[in-house]
Amino acid sequence: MSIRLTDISKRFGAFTALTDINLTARPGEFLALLGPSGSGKTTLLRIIAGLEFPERGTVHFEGSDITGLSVAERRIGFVFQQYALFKHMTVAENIGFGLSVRPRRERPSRRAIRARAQELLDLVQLGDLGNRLPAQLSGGQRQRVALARALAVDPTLLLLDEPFGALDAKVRKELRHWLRGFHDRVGLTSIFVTHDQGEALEVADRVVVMSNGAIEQIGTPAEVYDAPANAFVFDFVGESNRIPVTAADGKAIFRGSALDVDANGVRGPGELFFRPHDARIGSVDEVGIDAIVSLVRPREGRVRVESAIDGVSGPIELDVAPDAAPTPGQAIRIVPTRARVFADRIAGARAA
Ligand SMILES: Nc1ncnc2c1ncn2[C@@H]1O[C@H](COP(=O)(O)OP(=O)(O)OP(=O)(O)O)[C@@H](O)[C@H]1O
Repeated sequence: MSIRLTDISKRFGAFTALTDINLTARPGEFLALLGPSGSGKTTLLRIIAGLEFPERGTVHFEGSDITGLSVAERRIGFVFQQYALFKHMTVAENIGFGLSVRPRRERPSRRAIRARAQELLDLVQLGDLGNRLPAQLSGGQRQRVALARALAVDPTLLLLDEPFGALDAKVRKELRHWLRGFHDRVGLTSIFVTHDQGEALEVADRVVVMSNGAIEQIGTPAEVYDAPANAFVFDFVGESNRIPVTAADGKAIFRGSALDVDANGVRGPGELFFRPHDARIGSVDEVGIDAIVSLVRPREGRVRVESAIDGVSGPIELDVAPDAAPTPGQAIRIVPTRARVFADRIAGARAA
């Protein structure tokens, strides 16, 4: 199943929730919609599901225009947080629910529904738990039941809205690996919403980064992480430091010194972005950025150094080898080894 969204725009009253969204999911692809709260991810997922309709634009499934079709007419499975399991039904009844409410002519027999529910329970590896009530399951098991319920209608497209949102970090991690394997085994096309960049980078084939109702970048995890299209993506996907600079003669200039960083076509005020592992502590005769160490703590075999630059808000973070770790209060010179300059969008907007 391929999905193509063309020029989708959506308003709620005077508020524009989505603007000119163009997006294609290829058959078998696992796409993540990633963005901060309010960026329009859920609205976009609801439009794909047929729970919401756009003012402008079209939705195509496998080449046919289904923009006007209702949710019941689209063969989609979805796991949305607000569609919790029915508390008074057993796990098996929950899974079979979608089939049991079909019009009589299309409805499988009760025995066939039970068999299908068992098959799906086995698929999500909860084979023995069909007779339990949702309250008797762990959060992760409940999510897997919700997934089994979504699959009962034989969808070719699976939509998931923050499927692991309410779970603790460890279970979340286990379940996302499991979901990725599951997606591959079953051969679905899946789109999931998350505001957790780690989750998106770890499991998706491609990541769609959204902000303010628009798409900032679509790319593989490596593309959005290593080659962010703009300052927003750099900042949102992965950890980043940002320092105001000026760009002149093709270089980033910090307080009068030209750093060894290409200006990336920017002229005038800009911001320098780099990840904590893309800088080192240089010697006094190198060109760099002077800072004072505020905190040093071990982190996954490296040492995380937090430092402050006079007049720059927020700590600047570096990852260094344990034997190169400075001490709090020490003056250091930060030399970015891999950095990007973007035009200062906020300054640009103010000027406009
Ligand atoms: N039915 C509605 N009526 C009015 N405004 C709405 C409605 N649904 C969503 N919005 C607004 O549209 C914007 C996008 O909402 P949406 O739920 O799509 O964002 P999101 O990226 O999924 O956020 P979150 O991560 O917080 O769920 C928000 O500002 C929200 O308040």
